[in-house]
Amino acid sequence: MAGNAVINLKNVDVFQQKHLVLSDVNLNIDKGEFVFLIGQTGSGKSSLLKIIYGELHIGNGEGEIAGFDLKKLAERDVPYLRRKLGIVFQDFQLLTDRTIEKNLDFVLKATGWKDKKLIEERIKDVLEKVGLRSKIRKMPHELSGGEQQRVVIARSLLNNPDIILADEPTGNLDPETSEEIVLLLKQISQSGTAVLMATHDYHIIRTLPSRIIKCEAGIVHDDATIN
Ligand SMILES: Nc1ncnc2c1ncn2[C@@H]1O[C@H](COP(=O)(O)OP(=O)(O)OP(=O)(O)O)[C@@H](O)[C@H]1O
Repeated sequence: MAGNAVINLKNVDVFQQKHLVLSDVNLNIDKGEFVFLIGQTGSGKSSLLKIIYGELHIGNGEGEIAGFDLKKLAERDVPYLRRKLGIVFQDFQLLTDRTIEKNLDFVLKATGWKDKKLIEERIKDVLEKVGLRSKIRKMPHELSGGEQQRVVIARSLLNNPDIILADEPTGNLDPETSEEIVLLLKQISQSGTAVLMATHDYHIIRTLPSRIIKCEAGIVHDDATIN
């Protein structure tokens, strides 16, 4: 992989079924970078994220994500690629029938963690990072929307990912809480995890000026600006 890149796409065509959504995508994102992904509804943001997390296969071109060659990625490799990725989506997707601790425990066990002590420590550690150590025994419904989204971010950090992919992570939150969530993601990027965040929220982008990638008319534009 070139230099510090954790996402490297070269001349990639992105298809949904037979429909070419994005053509000739060239994208390089380094370790620790924080990048916004913008574009109108239907412009291909989610499709691009799906290429990165191995949900869609690349047609033409080459891609390397966190050391995985997308051309050679077999179905059985996808879970290993996903462990290098933290995925944060708009709907919180916490398991509603168990505590925050059990939600995190579930993910660790599903990804091969066995040692009880290490599991406990890791859970405390990620909750500390998102400022929710004291909520460990709460049920999801006892938390506010912003707190639930923080738990989702904590969950995404469990396996120490190279990249966090966030698709509209503030879509259900009020402006102030949205800003807190994005600040948290920015802070996480500063400790070395790249963050690629799809958003329609220009207010947030203005508050936290960062590199912007834009999907428009089938093309991905790098270093885009907003009005
Ligand atoms: N599963 C699918 N099968 C066929 N076409 C799809 C599928 N998913 C998305 N598309 C099409 O691919 C194009 C890009 O969709 P995509 O979801 O990537 O856009 P988006 O920029 O993420 O939109 P939004 O902001 O609404 O989430 C659209 O034309 C959409 O209709």
